[in-house]
Amino acid sequence: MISYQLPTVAPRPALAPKTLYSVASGDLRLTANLKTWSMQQEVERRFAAAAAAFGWTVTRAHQEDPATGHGFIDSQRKGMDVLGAIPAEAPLVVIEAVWQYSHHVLAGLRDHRGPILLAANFAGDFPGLVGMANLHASLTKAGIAHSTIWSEDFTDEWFTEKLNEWLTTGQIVHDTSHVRDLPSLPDSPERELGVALAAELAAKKAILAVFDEGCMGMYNAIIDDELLNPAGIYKERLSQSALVAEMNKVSDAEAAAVRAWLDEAGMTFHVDNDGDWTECLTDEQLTSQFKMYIAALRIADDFGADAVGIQYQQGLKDMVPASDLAEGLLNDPHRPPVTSRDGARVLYEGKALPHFNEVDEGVAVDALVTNRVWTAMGLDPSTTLHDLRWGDQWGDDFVWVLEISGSVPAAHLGGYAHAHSYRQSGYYFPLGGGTLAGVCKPGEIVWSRVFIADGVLHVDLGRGTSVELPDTEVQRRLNSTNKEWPIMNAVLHGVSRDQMMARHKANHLNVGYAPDAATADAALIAKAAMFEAMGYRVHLAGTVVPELG
Ligand SMILES: C[C@H](O)[C@@H](O)[C@@H](O)C(=O)CO
Repeated sequence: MISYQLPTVAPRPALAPKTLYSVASGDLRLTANLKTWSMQQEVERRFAAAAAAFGWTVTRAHQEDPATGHGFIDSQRKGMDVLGAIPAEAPLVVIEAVWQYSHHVLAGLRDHRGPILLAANFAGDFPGLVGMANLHASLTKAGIAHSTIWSEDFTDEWFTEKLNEWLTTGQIVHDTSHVRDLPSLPDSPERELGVALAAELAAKKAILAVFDEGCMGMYNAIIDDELLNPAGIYKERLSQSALVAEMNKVSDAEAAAVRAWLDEAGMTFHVDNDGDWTECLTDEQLTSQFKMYIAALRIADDFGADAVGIQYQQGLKDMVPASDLAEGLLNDPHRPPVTSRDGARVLYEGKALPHFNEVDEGVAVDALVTNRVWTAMGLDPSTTLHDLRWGDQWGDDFVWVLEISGSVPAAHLGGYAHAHSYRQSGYYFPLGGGTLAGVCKPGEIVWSRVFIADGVLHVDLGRGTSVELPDTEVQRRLNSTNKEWPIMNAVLHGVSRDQMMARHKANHLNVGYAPDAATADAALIAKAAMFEAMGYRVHLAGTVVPELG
């Protein structure tokens, strides 16, 4: 009788009493992990001290790797090995003081049987809250039960009470009373518009051009075609190598024409061609970025795309300077003109070509809907995502720092004369390239997030105000985060800091401006009606349109 060498699976270790295990997911980039490791250790020390106060011991499931010099889980394989070697029933905490890749720990968390807690520092510089927000969204998509907690220093009363709740019950119930399902919409021109736009989308379809799907482990940001297609949205999967090939066909003269247009429009490029290019922005980096802008439009035109997303991190970052400048230009209808290769047509003339940063497909759908609603309402459709990056009290308000990692449409800054381009940081962007940055103008906004939960598509919609703060305060906020990136200081109506942290299903949120509060309210209704007619579960978050309750 034949017998085979059967593989054996090592038994998991036994769980000691009053012991919880901790892991830390990190970046793929060694430079980023080395820059943030000491803060990570400090945050872990503070968390362990808080748990010890309740008589619990935190056992770190993986140690600093002498080969790398840091203690992050920096690959999916490592995550599987680490999480496969701890007691399956252990209370497990994922502690984050950094931006991290959720797929590094997703597999291990999917198999874990014990209670899972995601814990993050609420800090501007090393944004654990951003990393945790993505893991929260990715676990929600995967249907993996977990709790979340955050704190500036892990000693505040709110944090301590919530930690105790988790240690004693295995879960934390947060206040998300600011969220409710969209009530039935009364007839209105806005409802009619939303329904009609959804019908048009279903009939004529729309194409999202994705240059290499999936970015930095953001599992939540990949939406299965079977969820997207029913409303009429289809993906065109393209390759970043094709983008580079097209960039290589763009002439220096064409790139120079883009630069000349931006110079004429008053944009400021903080260039130092004599400095060290690994730290300074150069004209050569900018030329490459303008070629990417032109190439992206030409390929999008080839495929009849309605929106485009460039993964950039991680494949393209070792090939060409950052994609951010091209992204910010594409998101604004007022931008340097680009012709077809034969010069016969101006591509997407007078229109924005919505770009979804980091190929976040939740943002793609949202930007497409915003573009169509705002355009139909005669509003400037310039839109963008931002990281829900950080925030702080200002007077009676909690004012968020919304800060995408690179670029916004110049319209959000009040025009190109207010736009600045700084070199992207070396530890994240080795080949450099400029941002499209500045301080977002004050004004009324509609914010939103498309996400997957329970296997279906949802959207949270809210209203907010981008507020003007004194220069000193704005600079403090930039110095506390990334001063090379654009910043929006925003109050989200009727949502507290902790309610937003508890509910928001992503590191990103979408924003669109409106000229006044009434128009913003109307745009929100039209957007809600369109999403509802597209079959999405629509939720209102915070104080929105009075008549909608
Ligand atoms: C440069 C970094 O990787 C950023 O891209 C990252 O922190 C994010 O923006 C996450 O949303």
